[in-house]
Amino acid sequence: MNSPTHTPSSASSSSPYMLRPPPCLPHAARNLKCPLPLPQTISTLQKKYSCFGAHVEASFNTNPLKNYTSARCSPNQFLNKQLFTEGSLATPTAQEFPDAALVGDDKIGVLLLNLGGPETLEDVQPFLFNLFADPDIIRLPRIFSFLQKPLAQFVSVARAPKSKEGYASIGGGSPLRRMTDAQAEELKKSLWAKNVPAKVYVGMRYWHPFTEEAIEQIKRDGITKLVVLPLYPQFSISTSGSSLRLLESLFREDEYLVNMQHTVIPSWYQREGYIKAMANLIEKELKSFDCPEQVMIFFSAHGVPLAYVEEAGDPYKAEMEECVDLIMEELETRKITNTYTLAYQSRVGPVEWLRPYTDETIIELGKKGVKSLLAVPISFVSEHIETLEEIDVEYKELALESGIEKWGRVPALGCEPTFISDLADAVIESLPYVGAMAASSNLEARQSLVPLGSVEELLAAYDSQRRELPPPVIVWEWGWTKSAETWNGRVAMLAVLLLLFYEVTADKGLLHQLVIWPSLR
Ligand SMILES: C=CC1=C(C)c2cc3[nH]c(cc4nc(cc5[nH]c(cc1n2)c(C)c5CCC(=O)O)C(CCC(=O)O)=C4C)c(C)c3C=C
Ligand SMILES: [Fe+2]
Repeated sequence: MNSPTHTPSSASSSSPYMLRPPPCLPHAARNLKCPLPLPQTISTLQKKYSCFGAHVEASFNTNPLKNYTSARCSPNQFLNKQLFTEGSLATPTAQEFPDAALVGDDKIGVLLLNLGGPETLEDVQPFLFNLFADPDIIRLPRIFSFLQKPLAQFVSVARAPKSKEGYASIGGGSPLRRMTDAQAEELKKSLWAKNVPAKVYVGMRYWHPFTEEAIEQIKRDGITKLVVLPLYPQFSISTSGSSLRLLESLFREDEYLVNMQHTVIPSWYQREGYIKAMANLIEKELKSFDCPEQVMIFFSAHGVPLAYVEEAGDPYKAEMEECVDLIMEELETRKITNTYTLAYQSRVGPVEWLRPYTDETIIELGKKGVKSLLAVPISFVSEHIETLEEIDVEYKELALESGIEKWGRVPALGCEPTFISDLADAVIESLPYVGAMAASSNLEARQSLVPLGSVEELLAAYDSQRRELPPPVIVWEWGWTKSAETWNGRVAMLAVLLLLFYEVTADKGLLHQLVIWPSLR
């Protein structure tokens, strides 16, 4: 793709953004004074705009599946000029700004969103409680929503022993916090090296440091412009969507946050740097096999319940497939034309999840005579329990039992320099589009030049109705066939709900007797 350029003009001094923002969504596009087309196909448009005297040339990627338009630009030059030529700052260095991420009058923050994981075995049950108490993980019918927490308590207590075993086998806790902190530190360094002195925060959804803690720190630091960057390459309602929902509620409740300008990078699997970094890892790992060209590349993504995609419109599957295609295209340019496949792992409970399943696919490949597999975890950028235990131990064992002789696994991206540098570029490219939350009372914000209410709009685009979905998690399973399991699970789910309903209303019952539930008396 050509690298478009922005040519700032004198119009910039009063308005920080000369580029009419190609925002995330059609809604915002409608507000643009320089009209942006919304083509019906995935495409890249090279466009020249003349806005408020500023001549802008940018390329816009539009993806009808995601219903948003994103811009690729070469903003470094643009930003440096924009942000640093007004006399207030001249290309600062880390030493010059030890404590503040200042650009002009703005303090820039980047909020990395991630899942979080238990750091000790004692953390496992409360971590699971937080996860199952999330309506984006277990979505109960609205009339049962008051049962969300009791159900989360029940399910987390029931699942904890199995989960604990897993965490015990990888050293007694998740490496996620350590790895995400390291990524935050490297991202900060990369941003500063690119002349964007930003502070980087980590906000986890289900464990420390919680998103709420990060937000408090952001307020204490007086951040005025925030880029929200979920650390999931592909968007899912259950991951990035859930974190954005939480942010939405925090933003709504707080006057400081309502007025803080922000933008969200909802997914970034299609970025060149990320694709190249993944291809680098695969290329390197292939070389460890005796006959690299005979190895099947096995992309294994974390699954989501099928209903998320088919009923709630989760773009996760489409993004995942596109991501795999892009990586394979990149490998092809390097003359690597191995066979490949994509499957989904880590399903929980008896409902249907995205297919094909990783375990079933491994068995089938073994039957078909595949002898060498290279597993590529694709939905997450850190090592975690599902790479270290599920892939490295369970799937490897299954593969060897199924007749596969050679097994390899690509490491998670972690702090790989191409990847971190690309994340920094993604942040920088998003800065011109940092907008203000659309609050009905915030007239000034609504009239500002930049797109408004990004978190809100993204949620509206991806999961507007928040439809009820079959809960993905159940505490027990029985039955011999998948379909029987599904129905058994649904019946069991209903039974659990009725049981909990009885416990809550009667303040007595099985859970009270087992002292899992505190009596109100
Ligand atoms: C893109 C990644 C992920 C998606 C999509 C996702 C959906 C999803 N997960 C569960 C249930 C559990 N997930 C658990 C751990 C876990 N999940 C992800 C990523 C995605 N989840 C990660 C990286 C981790 C591991 C964190 C760590 O500690 O290292 C767990 C706990 C572990 C276990 O008991 O197996 C559960 C449970 C559901 C139901 C779901 C979609 C609805
Ligand atoms: Fe998960």
